[in-house]
Amino acid sequence: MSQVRVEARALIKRYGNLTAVRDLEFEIGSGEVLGFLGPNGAGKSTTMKMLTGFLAPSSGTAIINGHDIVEDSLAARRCMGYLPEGAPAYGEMTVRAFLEFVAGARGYSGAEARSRAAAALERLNLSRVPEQPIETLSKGFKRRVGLAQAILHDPDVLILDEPTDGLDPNQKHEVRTLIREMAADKIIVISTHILEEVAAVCNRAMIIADGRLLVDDTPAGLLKRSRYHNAVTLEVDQPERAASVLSELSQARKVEIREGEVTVFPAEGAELLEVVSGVVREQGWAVRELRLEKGRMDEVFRQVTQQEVAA
Ligand SMILES: Nc1ncnc2c1ncn2[C@@H]1O[C@H](COP(=O)(O)OP(=O)(O)OP(=O)(O)O)[C@@H](O)[C@H]1O
Repeated sequence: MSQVRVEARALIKRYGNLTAVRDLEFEIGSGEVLGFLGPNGAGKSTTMKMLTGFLAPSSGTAIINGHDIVEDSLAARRCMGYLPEGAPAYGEMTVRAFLEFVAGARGYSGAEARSRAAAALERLNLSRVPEQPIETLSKGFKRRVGLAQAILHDPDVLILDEPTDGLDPNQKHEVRTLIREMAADKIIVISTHILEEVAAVCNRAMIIADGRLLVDDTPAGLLKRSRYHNAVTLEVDQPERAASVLSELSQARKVEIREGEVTVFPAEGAELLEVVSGVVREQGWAVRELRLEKGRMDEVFRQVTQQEVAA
């Protein structure tokens, strides 16, 4: 099977005087689940709409499996499934009628259209509500109908704008599992405000702010940028005393107390876990929790996006 590819080439979108997306360039290959992160108004949805051909770029283009989204939109759109923001249109249609209608629009007819719709219903756990009008469904179910129409034709490329928005924790878990199951031979691009979602489902992450690509890395790579990466945090009875002892360690660059927890930051290249555990044993401290920090995604996000605001 040939490799699936998506390329954004110098994508720019202007709305009047506002430049929402500034010269975005990237390539994505099959097996990649790419998370778009960014503050409100960063340009995530606008980028997704351009990739899927729903919005014409002001300049630049995207190439989907060799098809130019501007020049050869139909062929490019055929290999893609798209979950836009919000609820599906056609609220008065029942779930089944809507999915059969989408199957028809995707070129299937008769028994094949019905079986595609039925399979998508099943996959998204919609079998309890097939005859219910979409507008009468809860937000979470509407989102699942949107996902069902996006995957109905088993596209090579899935572009999902906040796929777990409005879902309860069980539904979020189901959708993340579904994304992981589908990921192996596809390209999946998701946008999200939920930073843990990136670690849970993505193997690549881009942080976008003010229409610019600021970071393109793996989730683990993002965590390495956190000042908490490889720090050791402990919850201990007398935090001030513990902090004072720990700050004497040659392996410690800095010690902080925050909300009753003591965090020791490593000196360049130092490994702290063993050393700090040793001190705890020596001193006989009552420790409720001691953990090695992987890094904090929310802190990296703030660091990256606020630098941009300050620049
Ligand atoms: N149709 C439009 N006309 C004018 N401005 C628009 C339009 N659509 C989006 N914008 C503006 O473009 C910028 C980028 O919007 P976009 O929706 O792409 O951001 P986003 O990163 O998806 O935000 P959110 O996380 O809030 O969904 C914002 O400033 C927004 O107000």
